[in-house]
Amino acid sequence: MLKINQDGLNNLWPVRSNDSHKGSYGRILIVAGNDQYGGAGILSSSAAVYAGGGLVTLATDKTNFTAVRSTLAEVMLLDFLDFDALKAALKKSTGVVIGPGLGTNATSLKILKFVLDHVQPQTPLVIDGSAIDLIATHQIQVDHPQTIFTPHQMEWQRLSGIKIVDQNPSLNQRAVDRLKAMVVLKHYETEIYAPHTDFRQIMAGNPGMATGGSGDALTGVIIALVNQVDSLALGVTLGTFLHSYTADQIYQKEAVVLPHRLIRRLPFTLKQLQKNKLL
Ligand SMILES: NC(=O)C1=CN([C@@H]2O[C@H](COP(=O)(O)OP(=O)(O)OC[C@H]3O[C@@H](n4cnc5c(N)ncnc54)[C@H](OP(=O)(O)O)[C@@H]3O)[C@@H](O)[C@H]2O)[C@@H](O)CC1
Ligand SMILES: Nc1ncnc2c1ncn2[C@@H]1O[C@H](COP(=O)(O)OP(=O)(O)O)[C@@H](O)[C@H]1O
Ligand SMILES: [Mg+2]
Repeated sequence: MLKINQDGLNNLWPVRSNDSHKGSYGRILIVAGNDQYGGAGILSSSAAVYAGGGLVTLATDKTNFTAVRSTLAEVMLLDFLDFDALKAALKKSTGVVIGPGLGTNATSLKILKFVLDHVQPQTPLVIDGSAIDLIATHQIQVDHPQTIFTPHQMEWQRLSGIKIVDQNPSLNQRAVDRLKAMVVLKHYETEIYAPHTDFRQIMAGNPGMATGGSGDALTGVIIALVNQVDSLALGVTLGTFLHSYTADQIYQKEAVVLPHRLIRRLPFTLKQLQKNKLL
């Protein structure tokens, strides 16, 4: 097991070059938020924007459009039932998130299957929340080579078949090898697994994060960081650490880490972590 702390990541934070432009930091598509869980789409897409994603599009239920526009002018919008537009967006995306607040009904399943069928093979794909539940329930085989699952313990139980009480690194690793995908297993000191590789443990995070929406925000942070470095494993590690580290800063002064406050703080902590690199 490799413990991940601030010192270990010091030289690895992405720094923007003078001749870069928005396209240099990813075309990110977030497919999230049905009519009940619109907030999940807002949290995921705003986290992607605040963590430095270059161009972020949210494909969501149409009922969420006004709320998204009034909270987050930087995000572009798509109706997640407009499959022509979704197909075009998937074609040009350099990072995709599917699942936060997607729901688990027949429409949610149709959208998930469409995304799995049309995402480009080279594009990193974060699968979270409802999408994990749908994959487990309907026993969907995910063959996408650049997949990152981000389950909490119950979602991991559904996906892997390992009961929460039985979850341990050796059983988790075996399930990850079978899945052939990265897994960010979320809890206190979150673990990051990749097939046939020693797992990493994030030495940051706190119980102030135990509030609805923290994991939705994580998906956006991960996909944004994956779009700012060359390696998938490094991007996932940096994103997961940045999320928990930012939460720890807030928790020093506030008893609850509200996800939207964590998100607003991301550019500040990212700058702090970059500065260590430049020292
Ligand atoms: N603002 C929004 O729009 C929000 C939208 N959201 C979206 O809602 C969708 C459903 O996601 P979900 O996580 O709320 O529900 P589900 O997958 O059924 O899990 C809960 C069950 O698992 C159990 N459990 C055991 N261990 C656990 C653990 N470590 N962490 C968590 N749970 C654990 C837990 O046990 P209990 O609480 O009963 O003790 C309970 O029985 C999903 O798409 C998500 O993105 C949310 O993000 C909220 C904000
Ligand atoms: N007690 C805790 N200590 C540290 N981190 C926690 C704790 N409880 C929750 N978290 C973090 O909060 C997030 C919760 O994710 P998730 O359950 O998917 O939330 P949601 O679906 O409501 O957005 C994860 O990043 C997890 O690591
Ligand atoms: Mg979640």
